[in-house]
Amino acid sequence: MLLQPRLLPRVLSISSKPRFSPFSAHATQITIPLPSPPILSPITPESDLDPSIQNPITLPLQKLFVPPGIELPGEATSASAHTRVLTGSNIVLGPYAYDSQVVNAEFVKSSVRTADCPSDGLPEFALVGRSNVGKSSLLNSLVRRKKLALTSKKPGKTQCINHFRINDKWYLVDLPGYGYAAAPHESRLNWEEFTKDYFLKRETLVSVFLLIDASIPAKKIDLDYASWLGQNQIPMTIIFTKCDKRKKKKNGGRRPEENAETFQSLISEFFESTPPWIMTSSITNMGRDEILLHMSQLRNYWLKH
Ligand SMILES: Nc1nc2c(ncn2[C@@H]2O[C@H](COP(=O)(O)OP(=O)(O)OP(=O)(O)O)[C@@H](O)[C@H]2O)c(=O)[nH]1
Ligand SMILES: [Mg+2]
Repeated sequence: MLLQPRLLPRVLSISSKPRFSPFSAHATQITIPLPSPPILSPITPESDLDPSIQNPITLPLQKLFVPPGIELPGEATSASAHTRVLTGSNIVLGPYAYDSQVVNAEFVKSSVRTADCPSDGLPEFALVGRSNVGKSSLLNSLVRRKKLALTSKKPGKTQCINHFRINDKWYLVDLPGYGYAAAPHESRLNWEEFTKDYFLKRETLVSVFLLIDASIPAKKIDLDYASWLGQNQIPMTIIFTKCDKRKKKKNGGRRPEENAETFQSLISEFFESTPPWIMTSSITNMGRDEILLHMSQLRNYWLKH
């Protein structure tokens, strides 16, 4: 397959608007930046935002995701007290994390082809995942609206590429789910065609958010999907959904944290460095502020580079 120039690694330097890639940077040795004073000053209005930020760090350094815009000071090997990690995630908060609040959100259009998507050049994030994993519910949780995106207990509710404009500045994109067993063979193939075309061609796609149901064990189709995104160097964040669902241990159920950990270790071979991940629930709104802060730092970096 021919890769679009913008998706090739930056070292080839033919990319028109290079996306930040979580797969290329700091591959084998993650060294944590040691900016001082604290990373959040002075450009971060949300710096007092607190519950979203955890300190001190509880994850091994090599499992953290270091966002764009942080200078790595050579051989530094340890995190400082100033390194801030978003709660329930492996994401270090950097200097581009600002302007994360959603003030207004509106549905703009449904498209069935990449070419039909909005052409105003605003940056966007796409929510993708198995049917019923909770993409539309997460979108509603992020914008604090109950029914902006339509949800359903029945898989297959979302059928098009749906653009929602946030604060007139950026888009959240709700996509149809994959892996819906009851869907006709032909429509499953179409799904592959049009969403993969969207991922490969959409110039303004800052990052894909791959939703994984943490209330159940890893599914092959999700692993395949993560692998495809990795191979195609499409920036990706893993959103573990339904973390409010806790199966009883005595029934053989595993906790969301355990399922998430297994999923991460299964996909680790697809990526040079650990992709960012966040634990969420659209019922309790766990992870909502964290996702918005993470999106803001990816988006603000993208806009300035
Ligand atoms: N317990 C729990 N249920 C959730 C959560 N998120 C979504 N659900 C439920 O899961 C079902 C599917 O949610 P949707 O948001 O429609 O899923 P989707 O991924 O958009 O589905 P498709 O559009 O069919 O691909 C609904 O019954 C939701 O109420 C969550 O965080 N926790
Ligand atoms: Mg949906």
